[in-house]
Amino acid sequence: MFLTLDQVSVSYPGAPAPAVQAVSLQLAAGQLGVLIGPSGSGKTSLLRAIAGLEQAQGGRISLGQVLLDGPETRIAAERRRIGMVFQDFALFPHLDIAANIGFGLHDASRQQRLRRVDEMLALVGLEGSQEKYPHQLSGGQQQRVALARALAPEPRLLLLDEPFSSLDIELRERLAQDVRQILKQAGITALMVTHDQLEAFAIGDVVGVMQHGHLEQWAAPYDLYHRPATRFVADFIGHGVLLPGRLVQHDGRPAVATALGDLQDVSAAALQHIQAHGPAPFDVLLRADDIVHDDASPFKARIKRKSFRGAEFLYTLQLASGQELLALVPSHHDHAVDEWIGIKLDVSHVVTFPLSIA
Ligand SMILES: Nc1ncnc2c1ncn2[C@@H]1O[C@H](COP(=O)(O)OP(=O)(O)OP(=O)(O)O)[C@@H](O)[C@H]1O
Repeated sequence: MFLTLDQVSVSYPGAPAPAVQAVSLQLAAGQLGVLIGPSGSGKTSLLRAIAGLEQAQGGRISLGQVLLDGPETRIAAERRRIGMVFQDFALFPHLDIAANIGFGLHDASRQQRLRRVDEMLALVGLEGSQEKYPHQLSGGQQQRVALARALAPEPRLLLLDEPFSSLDIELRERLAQDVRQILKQAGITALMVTHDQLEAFAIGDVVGVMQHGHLEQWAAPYDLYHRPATRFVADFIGHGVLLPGRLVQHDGRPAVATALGDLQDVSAAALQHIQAHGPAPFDVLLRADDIVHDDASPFKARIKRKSFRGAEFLYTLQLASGQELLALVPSHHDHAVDEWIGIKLDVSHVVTFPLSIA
């Protein structure tokens, strides 16, 4: 692994609890990692510890074969060869784009510097912008220049802290895709912080969810969505509700009984997880895409709210018991609020949690 964090903790003087608590994660060379989590969960503090701007009070941080931070070692921030892009991405307004990008290339000759600036502008798709000034570029273009500036000195690792948060939503979505492509093309290993789940999924090979300084899960986006490790992750990532379930036998095979029928394809791993809860009932996670509209189904739900999302409607449904559910339904099925529709389950991964003791 290229970047390795082993039990890293960060505390601020006088704070009641550590901002980062025993976080371990790994990134392979060339991988893009993303940290998401609520405000104050410790994402920025972790990034700053990796950069060397904050001292880790416990644990180890290694990059390649080099121990950056450990019990007896501490390499200064400026010697870590780590690039950073922050949310305000302040470019120097009085310097042209070439000078902005070449700013960190202290040891290069003028010719090397110009060549590197050209390469970086080509990488971010802004060829020919050398002599422009930041105010002549759009927000998205300025952010690309900030990326080019961070990549120019060939950092071993790039850290990005909410790099798109000052841009409007449409631009953010487009730029997220572009940035992933640029970073992959540059072969750089990067770790980014964002608030935005879609952005995390668009960019990350691996995504981590933080809460109260803990890393709750560090996994591929698909696994995070379909196999959330904790209730918090299940709730934080995507639309989901929890429905009571219990283990039953269906034609001699284990199944999970719910108010919407039995789930029959229970994997061995899910079964093991359920059995570890003991014989008690448990909660089953149902995502909006696990619930399918089917007029022939005996299970009916009332449409409580609906929101149009282009290709789909996100319906908030209510069962006769009062239990609410979410369902994504193709938008050619346009039903009215208060209408009762047939629904059935189409769950590919059964995810369960022990009942919480309220
Ligand atoms: N310099 C500091 N001194 C004292 N406490 C700090 C400092 N920086 C952050 N904290 C505290 O550490 C905790 C984690 O903050 P951090 O900024 O790392 O979270 P975050 O997840 O990045 O939040 P956000 O998404 O709002 O940026 C918070 O409780 C915060 O108040």
